[in-house]
Amino acid sequence: MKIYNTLTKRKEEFRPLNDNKVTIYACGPTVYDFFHVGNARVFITFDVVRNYLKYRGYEVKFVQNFTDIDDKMIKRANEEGVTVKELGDRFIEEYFKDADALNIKRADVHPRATEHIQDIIEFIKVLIEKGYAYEVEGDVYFAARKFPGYGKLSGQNLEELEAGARVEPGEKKKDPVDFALWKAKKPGEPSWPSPWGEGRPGWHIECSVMAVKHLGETIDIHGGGPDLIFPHHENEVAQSEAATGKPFARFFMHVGYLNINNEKMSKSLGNFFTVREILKEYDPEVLRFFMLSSHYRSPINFSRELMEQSKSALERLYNALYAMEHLQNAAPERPLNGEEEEYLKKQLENKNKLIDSMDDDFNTAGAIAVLFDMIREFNVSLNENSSREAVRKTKEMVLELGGVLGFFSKFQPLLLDEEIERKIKEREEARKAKNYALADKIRDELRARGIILEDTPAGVRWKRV
Ligand SMILES: Nc1ncnc2c1ncn2[C@@H]1O[C@H](COP(=O)(O)OP(=O)(O)OP(=O)(O)O)[C@@H](O)[C@H]1O
Ligand SMILES: [Zn+2]
Repeated sequence: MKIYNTLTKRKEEFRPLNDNKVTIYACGPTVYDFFHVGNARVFITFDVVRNYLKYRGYEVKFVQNFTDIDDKMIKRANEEGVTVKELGDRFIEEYFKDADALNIKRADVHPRATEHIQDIIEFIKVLIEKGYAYEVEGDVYFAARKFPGYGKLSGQNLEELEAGARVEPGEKKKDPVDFALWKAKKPGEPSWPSPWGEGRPGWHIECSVMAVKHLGETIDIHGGGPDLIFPHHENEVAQSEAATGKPFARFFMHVGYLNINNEKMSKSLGNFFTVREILKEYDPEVLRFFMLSSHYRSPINFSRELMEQSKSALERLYNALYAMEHLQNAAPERPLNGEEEEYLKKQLENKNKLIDSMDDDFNTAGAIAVLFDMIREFNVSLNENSSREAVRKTKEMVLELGGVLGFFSKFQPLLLDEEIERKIKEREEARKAKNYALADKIRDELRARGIILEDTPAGVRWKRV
């Protein structure tokens, strides 16, 4: 399987460092607000990467951190009159609500920066001892020039970096390319005691420390959004490799930008939609489908039109699944005939095509196209006279492969006619009792299971999609 590696700027054959165990660290959110659709692209991408590696038989350990202390956290906490800890607790909880809704599975570890202060201090001490870091009046900086590989991830040399670097007011670094590992306390800021006085960690050091602590000195895959290549990941590489003397991450995966009107969706530009807002209007799987319809490295433009297209495409997939479910009940139980054997062989080829797409740097767009091929093949080949087994196998294949992409979480086995009639009666009673909320709920539940109700003058009729 091949993965595009930002370190080498090409697709490379991927093999884990240790047998079939894969370690992944993805940079998580700064928890000062709800996350937006641009952030969600990163979370959904790594969810699929992880699912797929597991599907291919790897044992995956996945870590995604929460940045719960930085300038943005402090500013927002002050604005809202809460502590930084309270703000972090609140938005971590909100993160999980949205992530759960989007069917993004929990990481094996979700470390918080503030719970690793002692580890961070120890790590900085090592960097100072090894001569890579220095203290100035309570701040500690990393001396970028001391690390020979500085710039290798973002592909810049020191002159270029120097031209782009600046010393912010209040910074006491000796060289503009250096960066802070520890920041001396300013009035009104949360702080922790350290050998350099009261202060707090810089952003980059958190991730180096939490990655090494939870996954080891060399990790297989490290990733995040495109804006993290420089300086965040460049600095992580420098710190980690300077401290351990080992390669930090073997593969760097960076997701493309999610844009809106061809501009990066971002909190600072104010052109963002939170996932929370979007989920008021769309099913979470529609958002996931929209994301996975493009390759994870291509920029994508978020628009209502594309969301609508995703909605109807996803509906087509669900409808096909319900059609299979229906046929499975109707079709006769008998051994496969020759034609059906041929048909299943073709479907198996489709499955392999899907795996090839995913093996090619997680080409989810290609994988989705194959799901539609499978459905087309089913539609032209099987009918109510086909063997039940042929239908069942197709359905199971589509469910399994779609499941790897995180789809079909709402698929439920077909309701029997009696169950449907019973639910319709319950709905009628709810309507008579003017409990319209319950009546609508029952109708929606049936809809989600592929049953459409029609209120006619002669009573309620129902049909399967
Ligand atoms: N428009 C976007 N497209 C793709 N990834 C993004 C986008 N915006 C942010 N990310 C990524 O989302 C992840 C979470 O980052 P974080 O919470 O720090 O975002 P943020 O800095 O608050 O967002 P913003 O850039 O909007 O201010 C990071 O990996 C970041 O690179
Ligand atoms: Zn990070």
